[in-house]
Amino acid sequence: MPALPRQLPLLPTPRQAHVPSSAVRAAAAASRVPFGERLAAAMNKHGQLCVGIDPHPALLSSWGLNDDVTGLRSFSLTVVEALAGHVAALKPQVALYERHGSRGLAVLEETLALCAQGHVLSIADAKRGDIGSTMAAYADAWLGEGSPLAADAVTLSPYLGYESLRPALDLAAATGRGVFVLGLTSNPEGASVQHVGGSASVAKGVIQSVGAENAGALPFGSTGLVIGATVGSALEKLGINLAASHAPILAPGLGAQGATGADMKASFGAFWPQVLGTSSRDILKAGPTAAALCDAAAATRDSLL
Ligand SMILES: O=C(O)c1cc(=O)[nH]c(=O)n1[C@@H]1O[C@H](COP(=O)(O)O)[C@@H](O)[C@H]1O
Repeated sequence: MPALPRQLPLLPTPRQAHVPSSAVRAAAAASRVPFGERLAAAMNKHGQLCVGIDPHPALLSSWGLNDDVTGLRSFSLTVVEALAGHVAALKPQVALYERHGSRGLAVLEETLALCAQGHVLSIADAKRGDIGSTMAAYADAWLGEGSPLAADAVTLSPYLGYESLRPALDLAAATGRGVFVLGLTSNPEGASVQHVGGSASVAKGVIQSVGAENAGALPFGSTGLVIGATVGSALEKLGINLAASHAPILAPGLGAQGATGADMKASFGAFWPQVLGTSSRDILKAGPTAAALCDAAAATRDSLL
């Protein structure tokens, strides 16, 4: 049997992140306009579309890129450069960076920084949710001032109990950032949890809790909801009044999951002005040229008018 090496090879020294002082962080947080207001302004200017950045292996390949960190970086930066200034928000899907390990997360940091530089709102689609003490660490990562992964907003799962999200809700409020809490998701399996209780459904309870957070903010506050574009008549059947939530609604499921602008307008009815439709694969497949990405995004955005 070969002898074990006596000493483990030394790991390379990690790059030191620049962490601003607490006074600098507090000043930056206090000066930021609340996320809900920034999103309302972006929707007024650019329309009701968010484009998801989901660098799936098949998309990398169709863009002529390898399924590696170089391909991931080229894909992500191309999307931000092409679409900043043309859509209300961009939503990187964290899982598709995580699958490349720490170097993938470094690309995500760079992607979020480029969004900030290009003045386009970023929504990190991380769907975090855990017991409060762990939730505080997730909040620091995605919403904390000076965190390299901080985005303008992050998606959260309330299915460990809505109040378990408190550290993230509080930190978002303190830093002028936002969250989108899963209400009714776009996947068919979601109903087996979210619809339970009928007219007093689990989802309805979540939506009411979000409403309490936003306290009548107009047009909406910084605590958003995820309601799938594919939910059809579920809002009506469950007796859900989204207007009372005063929440921006992130609505995925447009395009690749089958929903159209017309379907969404029928499902959301009077709540439509709160809705930010989001589509990933259906727009990304138009790449790699910036012009083709812009045209695809514009066509989807116009279908939501
Ligand atoms: O939070 C989300 O964004 C989300 C919630 C939901 O209910 N359904 C849903 O599809 N998503 C995300 O939205 C994106 C949809 O991608 P496309 O189906 O390619 O448009 C994926 O990144 C999903 O993880």
